[in-house]
Amino acid sequence: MTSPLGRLRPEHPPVRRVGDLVAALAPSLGLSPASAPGSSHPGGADEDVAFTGVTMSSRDVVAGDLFLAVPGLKVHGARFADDAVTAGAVAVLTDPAGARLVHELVGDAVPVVVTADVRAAAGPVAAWFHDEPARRLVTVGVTGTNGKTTTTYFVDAALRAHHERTAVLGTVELRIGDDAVESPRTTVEAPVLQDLLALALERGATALTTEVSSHALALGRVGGVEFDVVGFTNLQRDHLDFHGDMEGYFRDKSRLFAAGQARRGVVVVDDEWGRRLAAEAPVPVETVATHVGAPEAAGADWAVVSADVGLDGVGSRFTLRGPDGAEHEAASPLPGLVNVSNAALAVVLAHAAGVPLDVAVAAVGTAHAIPGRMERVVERGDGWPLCLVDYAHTPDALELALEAVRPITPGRLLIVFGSDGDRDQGKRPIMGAVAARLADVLVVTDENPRSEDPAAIRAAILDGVREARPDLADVHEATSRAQAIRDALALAGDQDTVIVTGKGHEPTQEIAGVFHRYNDRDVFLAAHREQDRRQEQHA
Ligand SMILES: CC(=O)N[C@H]1[C@@H](OP(=O)(O)OP(=O)(O)OC[C@H]2O[C@@H](n3ccc(=O)[nH]c3=O)[C@H](O)[C@@H]2O)O[C@H](CO)[C@@H](O)[C@@H]1O[C@H](C)C(=O)N[C@@H](C)C(=O)N[C@H](CCC(=O)O)C(=O)O
Ligand SMILES: Nc1ncnc2c1ncn2[C@@H]1O[C@H](COP(=O)(O)OP(=O)(O)OP(=O)(O)O)[C@@H](O)[C@H]1O
Repeated sequence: MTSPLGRLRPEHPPVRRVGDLVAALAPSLGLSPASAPGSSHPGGADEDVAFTGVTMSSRDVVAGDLFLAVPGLKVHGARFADDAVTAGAVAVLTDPAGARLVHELVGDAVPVVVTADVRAAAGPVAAWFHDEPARRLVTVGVTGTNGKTTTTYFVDAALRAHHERTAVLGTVELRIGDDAVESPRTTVEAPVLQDLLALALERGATALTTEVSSHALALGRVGGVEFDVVGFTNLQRDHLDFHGDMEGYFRDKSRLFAAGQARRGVVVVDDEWGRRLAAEAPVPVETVATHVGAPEAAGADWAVVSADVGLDGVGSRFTLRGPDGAEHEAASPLPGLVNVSNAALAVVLAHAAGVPLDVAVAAVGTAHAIPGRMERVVERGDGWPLCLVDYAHTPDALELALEAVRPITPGRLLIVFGSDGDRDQGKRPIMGAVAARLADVLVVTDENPRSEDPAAIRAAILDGVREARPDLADVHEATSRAQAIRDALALAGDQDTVIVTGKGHEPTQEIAGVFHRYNDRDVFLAAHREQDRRQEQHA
């Protein structure tokens, strides 16, 4: 289980002098001390100030920190210099504009160091502070529009089979060994990432896998890490508000394959973007083709040459041909063709990161459940349907998820779902139509309504449901998500499957600006425990 969000820092942080930071990084980052006009600090005193942590947010400052004041998209972080100093920051690194703001707010209370691009400096500065922790771990980074989380967990399973202790970071959680906290986002800011690398080392981990989002690459969050191996899953339309167009999105994703950011790469070449990345990447790349019989398989280093999807009722079996022509019998523990693709990529990534091929194949094929990704919460039997939680929250992902579950469902397929408030409104009826076409029984409910009227979101979904199923047969509506799950369970028998989609691992539900503790998995488990109790009472 994860514990609520907290910032993990090493227990024994180093103590560094501001003067040493400037001396070490002036050549590469152009750091220089900024003296406030009329400063009472002689340079020497500033240089001797010691810091014991690095942070990019005044809200995360602990006493002794160096505060990195970054010009943001909305506001300059230097505007929070007074908050940072009040919280105990002992020095500030910023750009010239930030230095002027810091001076206005706190005068010469703390030494200020300047550099032209603070975001670009954040990773290298935090890495220097922790004495380059990434160099002492095997590191794997995974990017792409879909499949990052799944692939990182598969890679971690393979690394765990070869290393005593590992860490895995991403959308679901920040996990070192068996300890985990909730993750604030897919890829944490550079100082947090460097803290986690240092903490992983402190706790005896020797390998770390992280998801790397396109935002992280555009905003320098993985600066200061040269990954041993990086992987690319696919590129589909997403996040164009941030990256401008597909070309910009591709350019940002490609940064992970730059010299200095990675030593080598593994690229799935099923789509045109993967093929282009493989051709253009500055670092050496191995290619993986995962669509059986597709033309790109012939030229790829690795190829899935046959796949039995979902035939054993759980995941899939597939054959992976290696660069030497040898064929390896492999498996994906999760259903659906997309997970054959994720498993094949993970095997090749783990092998490139030093795990023997047979060990990687066996470990990926038997990887444990990934929180909220086709997670089997309750198995079929004793009157209970198979109960699954999945994160699908787009029409395409919903379609893939329902298609993957159908072959493992002897009876009826029941879905509990909704759609997010304050996000893409156009997808609501489309998701309703997909569910009506591919599931037998629908319970439409709320996801994260945020500031919107939940009833209006459900109505938009039901408009789409009506297109595919005008009589609304076997379509139900429930205002509480927990009640929706209980309603579905009441309708289901042990040949049926109940899948709850959209929230996956999420530990909260956001309603009208308030985050309520809520998790789909917990509702299934509570209902299951309740039935056990009732059976015991009757026994
Ligand atoms: C678009 C984007 O990524 N924005 C990130 C960016 O925000 P920003 O430039 O707007 O920052 P800002 O609000 O102007 O603040 C400037 C600086 O002041 C600091 N500050 C601000 C307030 C305060 O009280 N004290 C303080 O020190 C901030 O920490 C920041 O360093 O820098 C901030 C921290 O420096 C990030 O928290 C913020 O991520 C926001 C929260 C976010 O939602 N990002 C999402 C889009 C994101 O990164 N998503 C990807 C996954 C995408 C996917 O694949 O689904 C991810 O990796 O999670
Ligand atoms: N290789 C893939 N290709 C296309 N779709 C995929 C692939 N792998 C997973 N998916 C779909 O995408 C959804 C999210 O999967 P996953 O969490 O692994 O991706 P992600 O890249 O980490 O996305 P996010 O950043 O939103 O968590 C799943 O519900 C699944 O249906």
